[in-house]
Amino acid sequence: MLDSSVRAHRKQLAAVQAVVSKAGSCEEEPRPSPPSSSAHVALEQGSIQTTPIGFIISCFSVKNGTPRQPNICSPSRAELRIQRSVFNNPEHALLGLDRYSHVWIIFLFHKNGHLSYKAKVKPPRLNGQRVGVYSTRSPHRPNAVGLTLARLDKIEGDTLHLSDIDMIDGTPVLDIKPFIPEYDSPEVRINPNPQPSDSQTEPLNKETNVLDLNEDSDKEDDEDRNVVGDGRSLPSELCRVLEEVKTFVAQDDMSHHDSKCKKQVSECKNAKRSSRTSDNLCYGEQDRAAIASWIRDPPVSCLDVRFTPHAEEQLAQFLPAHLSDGRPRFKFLHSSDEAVAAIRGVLSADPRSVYRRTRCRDKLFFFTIDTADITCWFGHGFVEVLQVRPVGQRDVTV
Ligand SMILES: C[S@@+](CC[C@H](N)C(=O)[O-])C[C@H]1O[C@@H](n2cnc3c(N)ncnc32)[C@H](O)[C@@H]1O
Repeated sequence: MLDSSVRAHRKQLAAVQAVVSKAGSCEEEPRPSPPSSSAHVALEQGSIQTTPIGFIISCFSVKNGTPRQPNICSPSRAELRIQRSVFNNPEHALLGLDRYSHVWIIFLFHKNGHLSYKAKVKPPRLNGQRVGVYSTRSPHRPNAVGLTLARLDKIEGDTLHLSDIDMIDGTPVLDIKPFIPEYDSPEVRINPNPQPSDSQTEPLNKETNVLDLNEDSDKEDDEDRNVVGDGRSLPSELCRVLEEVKTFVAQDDMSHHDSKCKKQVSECKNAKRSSRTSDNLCYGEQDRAAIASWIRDPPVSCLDVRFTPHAEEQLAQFLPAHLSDGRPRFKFLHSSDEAVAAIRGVLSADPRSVYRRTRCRDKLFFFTIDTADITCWFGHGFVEVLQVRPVGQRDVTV
């Protein structure tokens, strides 16, 4: 019964499409290729001229002391303003992004200092051991492209407010994409319907009642859709019928597709189970993403972070951004407690390079967070904050 009804609708669809193709099409026609330009050729060859869509305004001004990954220091904040030279109305480009809690930020390591790169690198967490550059997140790589999963706190007009970041001030941003666990996380991809107790997807839904269908569809505004190739409007009744029929057929296709997909996923899972051995998995079971063991168990240990009473007093002097009474003010951090948490996050992960760790063990370590210059020193298994001064007022004789 269902099959014959679908067949009838398909016939109707074909008939409507035949009419439409005479008048033009409801779908946007692929545009003819423009005459070959050098930019076009460059794109085809994979060597494009990039244009930053904006620049990061970050609470970290220099590389030293900037978290190595975004999860190290959650109060790390930044703003990203979309350039009007890229979009006349940046707000339009951001429409709908506020439904997501996290975004991928694709950026350039513009302060690498040099453009050289090596096939093998020594990640600081591996304390001098070499691994292939592509098994790391090293900034020194052939195209100097960085990828950070940031928390999207809010969008105000043309500006994104981000936290959990590891980018320095002035970082040129090439692209933003929403983080979609169903696409981006193997765990969720394999197990798309986790139990309610599964905490991974629950907090990510900013609007749990919104069904995110057609993520990739290129549908434009209604007025765009109902326009034929040469710009003439289609009779609205014809378009309505066509849409109805398409929806019906798509729904039916979707339910077939859905069950086919589920079957494929389960076959794929089983195939993976039988092909993977514990030898090539460093972590986790079959449904979990495998990662190199040194990511979770690095040969360098976490450090205990201490503050001298003097440093604590200095830090307590700082006011949050919205207050002002002549004392130093933070721009991004909301309180001195948050500053303590941020400093702890940065330092406990031992931000020193391997060279510094081994060759300059006794030297003072300086870094900047928000509007505070921090001075500290490292001992065995701990790091102590000695001084917290407003930017530019550091006393280097501590
Ligand atoms: C190890 S990278 C990881 C970045 C990103 N999460 C990734 O995986 O591509 C993070 C480090 O890059 C450095 N960094 C951040 N922004 C930079 C920039 N614009 N230019 C050069 N280095 C930068 C900082 O020292 C930071 O600790």
